[in-house]
Amino acid sequence: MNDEHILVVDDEPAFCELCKLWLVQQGYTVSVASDTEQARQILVKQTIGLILLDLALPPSFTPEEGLQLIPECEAPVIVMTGHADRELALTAIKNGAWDFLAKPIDPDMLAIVVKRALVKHELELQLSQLRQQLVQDDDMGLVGVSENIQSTRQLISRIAPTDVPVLITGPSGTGKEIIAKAIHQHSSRKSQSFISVHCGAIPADLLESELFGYKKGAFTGADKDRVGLIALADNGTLFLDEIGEMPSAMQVKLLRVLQEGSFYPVGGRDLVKVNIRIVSATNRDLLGAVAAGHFRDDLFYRIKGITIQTLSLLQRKQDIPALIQHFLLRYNVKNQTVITIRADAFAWLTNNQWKGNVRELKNTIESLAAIAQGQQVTTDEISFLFTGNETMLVELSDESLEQQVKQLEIRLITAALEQCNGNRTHAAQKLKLSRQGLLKKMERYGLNTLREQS
Ligand SMILES: Nc1ncnc2c1ncn2[C@@H]1O[C@H](COP(=O)(O)OP(=O)(O)OP(=O)(O)O)[C@@H](O)[C@H]1O
Repeated sequence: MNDEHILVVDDEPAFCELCKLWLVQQGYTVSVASDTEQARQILVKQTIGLILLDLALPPSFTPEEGLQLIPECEAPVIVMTGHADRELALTAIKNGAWDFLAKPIDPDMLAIVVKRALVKHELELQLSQLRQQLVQDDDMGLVGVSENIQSTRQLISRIAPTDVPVLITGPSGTGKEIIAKAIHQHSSRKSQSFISVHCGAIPADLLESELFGYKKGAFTGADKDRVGLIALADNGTLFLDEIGEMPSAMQVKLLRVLQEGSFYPVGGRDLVKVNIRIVSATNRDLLGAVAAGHFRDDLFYRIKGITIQTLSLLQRKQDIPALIQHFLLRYNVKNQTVITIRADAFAWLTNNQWKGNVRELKNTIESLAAIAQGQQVTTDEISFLFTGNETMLVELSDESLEQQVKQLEIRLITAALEQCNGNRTHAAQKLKLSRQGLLKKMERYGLNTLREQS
């Protein structure tokens, strides 16, 4: 059922009536205007979803009559004309028309063009609303509805304005860096730098000079002074990602900076004072590392401050639909597309076990949207990405579960009977049923006409 209201603007009453008939058959409500003045009056009074506009209208009967109306219309305009005139079509499109239909109008073509324009217009409206929502929502960049995400947001808004150190723990890809950035963004330090250091990715012998900087001549290759990451984070936030990977020698040096608020660059004699807020993250069991002697306990208690624990997606499956929508929206906004995800594909994505957590989900949505070629993501695209994966794609049908189970039982019973040449005792054995149980099912499903072969 189409519930849109369409306005047909044409000076030929017979054509208007015919067009109205075709559109009403498609389920639309239709109003008719014979000139632009009448059209304007209807547009003021009614909410019109689409306008079919003839260009050569009274009083002048020149195309300019219709062309002038196009920019005044909020709803999509499809221009119809007796002349399949390319120039006129281009002028109409330049004036803001959505599409062009040459008379005589083919009713099937009309139905397709109208439907396409309405769907596209609806999607554009949704997209602009979502764009606005993206700007307005202060979800701190942390999408999700779960208890864990909600309490994390609350905690961030309480602790961000303070200088308390924060330790974020949780599995890889669960948003630890986003949380660190949100803390910085909601603090009074937000206009200063947020410096991220991946402690595990920088070789141990380089970490010291990276963090503290160095003076010219401090070591071979130090041909000029270099400011370190700690100094760059002065008055801002230093995010120590994968802090559990920090070599023990560096742990001592970092502890000193945190305790004294100052340090010497490598090869330097002048003390550099800094005012930094420390946010650290790890996916390791840091307390366990302390107990095992791999991580200094004094540093641990210095950086621990307040601990935020992120959860794997498996532990908060209710966040998955919102995350899917969010990543798809971001993709659409960035690429100027209106890609959607079909319900069965959405269900599959929601139920999948995302072992790589939000990072994997995000990458998957972006890849699916890219291979959907501007259309809809279906289970085909999913199969394409997940080939070789033992995951089973289930096609959801409109029928009830009971009905589908019944059909599957019928198929299996028929197949077993065929394989056993209709011998019910053998078929029952194959299906691990009693003969009596099989006969009952056959009766229920009307299969008892299947003959037993001698
Ligand atoms: N709640 C969320 N809302 C929106 N995007 C998220 C959320 N959680 C994670 N992401 C996105 O998922 C990706 C991985 O997140 P992030 O890098 O913050 O994880 P991480 O826990 O720091 O991972 P790692 O331990 O591997 O460094 C990023 O692109 C991030 O934008």
